[in-house]
Amino acid sequence: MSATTPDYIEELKQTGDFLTLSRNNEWHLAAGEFTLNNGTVVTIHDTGVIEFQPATVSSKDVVYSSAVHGNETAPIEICDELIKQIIAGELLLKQRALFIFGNPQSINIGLRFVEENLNRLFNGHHSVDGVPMNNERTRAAKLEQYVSDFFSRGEQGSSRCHYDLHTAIRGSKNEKFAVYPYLHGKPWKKSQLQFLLSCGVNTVLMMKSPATTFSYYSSFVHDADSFTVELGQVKPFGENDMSRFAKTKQTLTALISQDMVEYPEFNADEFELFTVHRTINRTQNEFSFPFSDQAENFTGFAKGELLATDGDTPYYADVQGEAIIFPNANVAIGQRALLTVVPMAIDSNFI
Ligand SMILES: O=C(O)CCC(=O)N[C@@H](CCC(=O)O)C(=O)O
Ligand SMILES: [Zn+2]
Repeated sequence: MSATTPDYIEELKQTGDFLTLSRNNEWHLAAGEFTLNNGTVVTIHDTGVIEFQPATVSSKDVVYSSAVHGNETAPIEICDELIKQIIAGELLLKQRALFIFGNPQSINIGLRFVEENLNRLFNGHHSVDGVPMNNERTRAAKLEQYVSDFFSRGEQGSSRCHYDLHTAIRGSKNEKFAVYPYLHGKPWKKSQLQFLLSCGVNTVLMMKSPATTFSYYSSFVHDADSFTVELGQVKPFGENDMSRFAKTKQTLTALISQDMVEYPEFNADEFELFTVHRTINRTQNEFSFPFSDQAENFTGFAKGELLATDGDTPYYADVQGEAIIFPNANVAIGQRALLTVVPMAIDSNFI
């Protein structure tokens, strides 16, 4: 970090408005640091990347990211409010916390991404021989570095978690849901399901293979409890019914401001779990779905019904009730256009 104090620090202390500061500095912001009256050290690593180190010893290293897709505004509003409360001294932290607004320029243009989907570039996919770098590729590489650095400076033995907050493009039969990245055979944690339930998220999809997402990166590389969390449907700023996310905000707040959070006893009946049945990638220019843009995530199809057509290849539901998640015919060629899921039970793979 430079020895000089960046110009923006005084105003940030007054307003706490790190979101606007990040939006005004789309791809780069000089690093800076200051200390709150309660002893919390605030470190700005870059645009959209702000760390809070409480004065007391913490037992958790917590990452909250939003705006990995710039038009997914509800999570941005939640994180913006939390950051403002922390800087104002209204919320006293007990745990180290790193907040990330992933793609400030894409927030400004109100789109999912600028040139390339940031959430397809993690876990090293930002730097591929022969593929030119662009702002999103550079940003993915930097975000990995900030997360790495944050976790590496945590207390010995402290637990690591990362909640990457999104909203879905379509409506969803289950309004809020989480994606549990592939754990390479390690058990899923009931305590994490309890945390998600407390956020108002009772639906979880278990991935079966590695991914290029931010949550998979933190899970795989840093052994963090890490999730993509989908909070309702994409809406412009000001159009979100934030009362629908009150439990989420309360739970995210408690995690960083309490020494230890107790959740109610685990009850399998409270959850709807799904396992990914398959991923359908778009490989051809001609790619279509037989259902409308109004068809919601978790809509089930009868065995034998058409799910998608990729060029000349039709895909039919091959199990009764195969349900669609994230259908998007406009993805870049080679990328995931649809996930399908089937229900699963809680078994001995959960601890
Ligand atoms: O609604 C959609 O089509 C996409 C919403 C979204 O951005 N979802 C994430 C999920 C990441 C994961 O699979 O963990 C994404 O597509 O990047
Ligand atoms: Zn998203």
